[in-house]
Amino acid sequence: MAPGAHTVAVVGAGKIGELMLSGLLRAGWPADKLIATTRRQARAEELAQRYGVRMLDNLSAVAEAEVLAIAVKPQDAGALLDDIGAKVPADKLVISLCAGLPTSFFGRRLPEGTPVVRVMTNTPALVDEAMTAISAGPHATAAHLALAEEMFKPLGATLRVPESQQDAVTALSGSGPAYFYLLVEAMIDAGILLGLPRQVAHELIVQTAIGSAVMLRDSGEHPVKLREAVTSPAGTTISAIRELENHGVRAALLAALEAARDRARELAQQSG
Ligand SMILES: NC(=O)C1=CN([C@@H]2O[C@H](COP(=O)(O)OP(=O)(O)OC[C@H]3O[C@@H](n4cnc5c(N)ncnc54)[C@H](OP(=O)(O)O)[C@@H]3O)[C@@H](O)[C@H]2O)C=CC1
Ligand SMILES: O=C(O)[C@@H]1CCC=N1
Repeated sequence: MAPGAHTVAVVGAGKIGELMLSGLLRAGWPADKLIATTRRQARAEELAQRYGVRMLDNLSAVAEAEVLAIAVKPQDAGALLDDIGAKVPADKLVISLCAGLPTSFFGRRLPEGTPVVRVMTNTPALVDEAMTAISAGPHATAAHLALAEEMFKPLGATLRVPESQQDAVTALSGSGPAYFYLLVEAMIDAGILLGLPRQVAHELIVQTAIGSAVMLRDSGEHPVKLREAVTSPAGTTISAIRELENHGVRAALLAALEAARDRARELAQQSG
C-alpha cells in the first residue's frame, strides 16, 4: 500500500501525537492526508505551522479521517469518547496509543463492530528508532493490523504481541527510554564526582551508550557475554559491578518495571 493511502487523524496531538505526525511526514505521508486535533488553540496553530497538517475539531476529524489515532492521556480518554464515541462510523479503524487502556475500554464506547488496534510506541520515534508493539482488539482484521504496521514501521521496529502482554510492554519499552536516560544522567554525575568536566563526562557516556546499544542490536550476542568481555579478572569493571549488586540495582529494576506494569493496570481500572 502506498504511504498516505488513508487519511489519518491524530486525536490529541501532544508529545506522542506529534511524533506520529512528524514520522508519517518523513515516511512520505502527504500532509493533506494528515489531520490533528488539540484542546488548546495555540497548540493547534503551532502544529499547523510546523507540519502543514489540517487542524480540525474532534468531530470534524472523526467525519473526515479513515483512521483515528487516539493519543490523549489515558485519564482523558473517557471524556473524549463521551464526546465522539457514538459518532465514529463502525468502518473506521481506531488505533489507541493510550497506556493501560484495554481495547475493551474503547469497544464499550464505540459503535458495535468498530475495529480497534492497541499500540505501544516510544519516544525514539523522533529519530526513527521507536519500538512499537501492536495488538489486535475486537473486530480488527489482518488488514487493520497491516495498516497499523504500515503507519509505525517508518518510525522504527514493530512487533505484534497479544494484547494480554501490552501492560508489560508498556513497562519495558514504552517507559524504557526514561530508565536509560536516568542511568546516563547518573553516570554523568559519577564522572563529575571523579573530577571530569561535565561536557567530557557527557560525551564519554553518551557515546558509550550508543556503542553498547549498537553492539546489543547488531552482534546477536547475549548481554551477559558482552558484559563478560568487558569484565577483566581482578580488574576495574568487577569492582563496579560488586557495588551495583551490593546496592540492589538488579532487584531495583525488577521492582521498578513491575511497578510500571501495575500502574498501567491501575490506569485502566481508574478509567472504568
Ligand atoms: N510520552 C511517552 O513516552 C508515551 C506516551 N504514550 C501514551 O500516549 C498518550 C499521549 O501521551 P503524551 O503525548 O505523553 O501526552 P501529552 O499530554 O503530551 O498529549 C496528550 C494531548 O492530548 C490533548 N487532549 C486531551 N484531551 C483532548 C481532547 N478531548 N481533544 C483533543 N485533544 C485532547 C492534550 O491537550 P492539552 O495539551 O491542551 O492538555 C495533549 O496535548 C498517552 O495515552 C500515553 O499513555 C505511549 C507511549 C509512550
Ligand atoms: O509514563 C507514561 O504513562 C507513558 C506511557 C509509557 C511511557 N510514557
